[in-house]
Amino acid sequence: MASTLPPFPEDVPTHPLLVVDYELIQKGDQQEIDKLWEAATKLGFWYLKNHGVDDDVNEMFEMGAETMRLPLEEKMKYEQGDDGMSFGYKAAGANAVDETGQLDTVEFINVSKDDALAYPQAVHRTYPSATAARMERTITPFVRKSVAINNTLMAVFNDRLGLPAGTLAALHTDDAQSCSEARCIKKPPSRAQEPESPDRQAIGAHTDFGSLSFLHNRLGGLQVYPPGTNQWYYVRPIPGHAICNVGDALSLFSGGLLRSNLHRVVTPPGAQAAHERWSLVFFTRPNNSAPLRALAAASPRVAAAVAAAPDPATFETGVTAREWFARRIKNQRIKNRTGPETWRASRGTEHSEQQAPAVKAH
Ligand SMILES: O=C(O)CCC(=O)C(=O)O
Ligand SMILES: [Fe+2]
Repeated sequence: MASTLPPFPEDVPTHPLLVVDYELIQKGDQQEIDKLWEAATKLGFWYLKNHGVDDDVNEMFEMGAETMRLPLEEKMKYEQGDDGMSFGYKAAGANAVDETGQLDTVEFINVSKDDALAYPQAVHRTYPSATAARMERTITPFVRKSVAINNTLMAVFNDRLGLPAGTLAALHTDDAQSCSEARCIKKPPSRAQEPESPDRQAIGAHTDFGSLSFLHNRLGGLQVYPPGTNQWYYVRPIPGHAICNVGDALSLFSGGLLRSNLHRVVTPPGAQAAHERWSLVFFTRPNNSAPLRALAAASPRVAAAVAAAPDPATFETGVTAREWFARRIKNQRIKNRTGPETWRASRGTEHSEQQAPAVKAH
């Protein structure tokens, strides 16, 4: 697949990410841990190499293609619905991408971690035939490996945040239900007869809802809005390099020390626009019942960060991880839209002062 795709263009604004070597992180290499910490606190995005899941990722893309080839009517039987559940199928155009209610252009299949690990038992729901057929062979192994990688990174953050050993791990366990999921995303090509504008949002500007995201893409289109800038920059896809980022939940737990950065997906740049774009994410999210608040009582470092924040109250959300997630999912759904207030009600940590200009720009 990759060999037939046009290269990522050289003439578009691109933001470099630090490259973290997963093998060195596993060995406890101090320099690599410092690099991971720098990436997670300054931008909240980094490349991860030597993660060992490339073959699983290719198989997940096959699973995604098999699923998306099913008739729309069949896929719609497994639709995620309008009540704030994410698991299942999402059709293109089911979500807004901004406050004007412009529609998204991607379809995706979300498979719950709990369902993948308990298969053939359905913890949350069942899936389209082509998805279910790949569960044991493809999805469950990918989910297990992704969970292990995100847990390893989380243990580094736990330590650097000065939290007692196992604090973050206890909020992200396999025996409690969560909104953790694997997502395979397809964006159709921009057609020559009706070319999309290069900044048409396929997925609207957002911060991720959970703790850690482990992303794999082949074509450009992902953009970040780096702190201290006032424009969007592409993230260049690099073969064998996953893109990792911090989400709202981990940012809140850390009192804002770890950064959940704004990002979006637009039309792939240049000649890449004419191609189907596939991406795959594993999202680690906290246990459903975890209260979403800074872990200040467990760490003086987190407590100091909260005390120094312009508005310490933002770190006391008053809701559980599940409630945070359901609110965001539900208010993105175009069927639930009453006006710009619905989009605003879907926002997470984007409202923080640094990120506000980007939200206004789009
Ligand atoms: O497709 C991508 O490159 C990013 C997807 C993304 O940001 C998401 O699904 O949250
Ligand atoms: Fe995202």
